[in-house]
Amino acid sequence: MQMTFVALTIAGSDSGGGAGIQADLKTFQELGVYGTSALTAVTAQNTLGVHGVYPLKASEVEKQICAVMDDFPVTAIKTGMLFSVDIIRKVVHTLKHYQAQALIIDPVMIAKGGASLLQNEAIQALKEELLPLASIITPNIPEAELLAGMKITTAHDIERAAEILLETGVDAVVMKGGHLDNQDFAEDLFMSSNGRKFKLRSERIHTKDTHGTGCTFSAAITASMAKGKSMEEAVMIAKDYIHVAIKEGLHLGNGHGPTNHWAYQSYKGSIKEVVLLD
Ligand SMILES: Nc1ncnc2c1ncn2[C@@H]1O[C@H](COP(=O)(O)OP(=O)(O)O)[C@@H](O)[C@H]1O
Ligand SMILES: Cc1ncc(COP(=O)(O)OP(=O)(O)O)c(N)n1
Repeated sequence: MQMTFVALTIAGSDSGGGAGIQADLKTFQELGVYGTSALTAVTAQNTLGVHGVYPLKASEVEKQICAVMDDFPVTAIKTGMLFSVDIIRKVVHTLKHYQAQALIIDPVMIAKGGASLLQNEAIQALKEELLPLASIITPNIPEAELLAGMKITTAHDIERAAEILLETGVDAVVMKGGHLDNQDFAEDLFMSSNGRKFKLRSERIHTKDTHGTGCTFSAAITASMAKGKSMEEAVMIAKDYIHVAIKEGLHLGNGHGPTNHWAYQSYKGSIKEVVLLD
């Protein structure tokens, strides 16, 4: 009998379906993993922006996590939008109880349109209480700046910020390069506490349809880790997955459209635009 792998995402809902819980579940499904979820907040959102944020009570988030963890053989957990100190503390408490095999933290803070998805006072709790539990964290550049407490402009800054983040106790950091001002490449840096370091470079796709790229990338890492892949393999697969999802964009909506979550399975060419740089 074929084994069914299960992942859990703890994140916010994006009514437009490009980011958040919806992106995570689509990505899990496409990578052959059964997806479960615990909602932290509902957002009224489309490709033009976030029009409303409605957080759940921390106890309601806890109930969902327990309902999933008490019944399903979850092998990897991802967190996305956590919104408040209360929710972060409850998630930390609950995750410590269940001792996740693999925990992937996407430290979601601000949506591309500028809407706040994490309250300012929650940044410290995220850093000090949640990050130490993580297998991998996947900050984009603005998130890494806030967490590491430094401005990032050069390749040296990126490495220094990754080193600072490793000091929080995480096993590995992926510094996502989507926000860097490089017209040719989108380059991510992987660094782990056991000294492994590499970059994944892909051709930069010139499109406005990049809504949910971060959620989709970290969900792809989570799916592979749920299947038992190493952190390094999972990150490489995720880079291929997000590259193809952006490249084969669906061009939906009037703003920043979603990526194409189903492109990876049917992509016929080899994904040679993504290269590993040691
Ligand atoms: N225009 C692009 N072309 C190719 N890859 C991209 C592009 N924008 C982002 N990526 C990739 O998508 C992933 C998510 O990165 P990023 O956009 O920085 O995250 P976030 O959505 O959290 O801000 C990374 O692997 C990054 O390199
Ligand atoms: C509900 C929800 N969660 C997370 C995000 C942020 O998603 P991200 O992948 O960082 O993409 P952008 O919003 O920056 O395009 C979100 N928007 N909504």
